[in-house]
Amino acid sequence: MTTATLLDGKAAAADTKRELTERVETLKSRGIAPGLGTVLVGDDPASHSYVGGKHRDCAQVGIASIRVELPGTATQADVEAAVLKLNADPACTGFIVQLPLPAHIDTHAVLELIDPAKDADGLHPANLGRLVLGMPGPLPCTPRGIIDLLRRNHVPVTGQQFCVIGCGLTVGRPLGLMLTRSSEHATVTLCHEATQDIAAHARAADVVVAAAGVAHLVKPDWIKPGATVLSVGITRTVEGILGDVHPDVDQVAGSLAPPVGGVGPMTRAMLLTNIVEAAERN
Ligand SMILES: Nc1nc2c(c(=O)[nH]1)N[C@@H](CN(C=O)c1ccc(C(=O)N[C@@H](CCC(=O)O)C(=O)O)cc1)CN2
Repeated sequence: MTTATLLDGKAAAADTKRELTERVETLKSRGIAPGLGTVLVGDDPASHSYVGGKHRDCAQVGIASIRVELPGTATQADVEAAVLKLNADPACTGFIVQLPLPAHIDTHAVLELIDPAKDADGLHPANLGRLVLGMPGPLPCTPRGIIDLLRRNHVPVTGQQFCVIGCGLTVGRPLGLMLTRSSEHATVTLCHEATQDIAAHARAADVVVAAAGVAHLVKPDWIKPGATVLSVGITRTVEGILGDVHPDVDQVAGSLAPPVGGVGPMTRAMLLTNIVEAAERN
């Protein structure tokens, strides 16, 4: 049996960051200093680790960064005030609110308050609307990272059959929109918890993207031999991180993005790309 080719997100992110470093230098030589802001509410260790990584990335490519942290007891008004402050801060050229927010916070109201011109995640309703309409704008980082990782590894997208498992705000739903744009023109089946026989949809696909947050959901017999598989969702257990894709899928797939070192580093690299592109546009 063969082992799938690794879709190496760490290597692709390193290449992206090298390219961005040059673009940041050019911006600075024109007197433009890009700056990323992050708003983090609460003490979820994973969110802290992701945000820490985003600030380390900024330092690597020469982007300034502004870190706002609020306690888990922060009110809706506290979170909204932090957003308004970054909207008004000229040193912050783009920012994100790390998700998920605590359950007592109205996430959509917070996202809607972000200045769409500073929305580094592409999750403001106006920017999601621009995506639906095919207008230029910031793109959600994980779907953008998935498509970039496929392109950098010469995995065909146009005309291919995709099965996307999970239709959340940050991955599955915007990925479906992006893959069906005329620049990608893939055919997409978007599966969710009420989908009957997800395995049958997966078996018909050239590319399977698992972003459901259910450990080892995707089994080897769900995969067409030679298909491309991306394990995006993760579950943290005492034994470590488990991906949505069972490890034995490695024996059936042609290419595989693992749950660690696959799409995650590309999510971060695409955030930097959104920041640099916004600075270049403005
Ligand atoms: N405002 C946002 N919140 C969240 C987003 C998002 O795009 N915008 N996506 C996810 C989490 N995420 C980004 O914030 C993210 C996930 C994973 C990684 C990453 O580098 N993962 C590492 C593994 C790190 C680990 O040990 O957990 C890897 O894959 O190698 C970065 C960012 C939810 N929230």
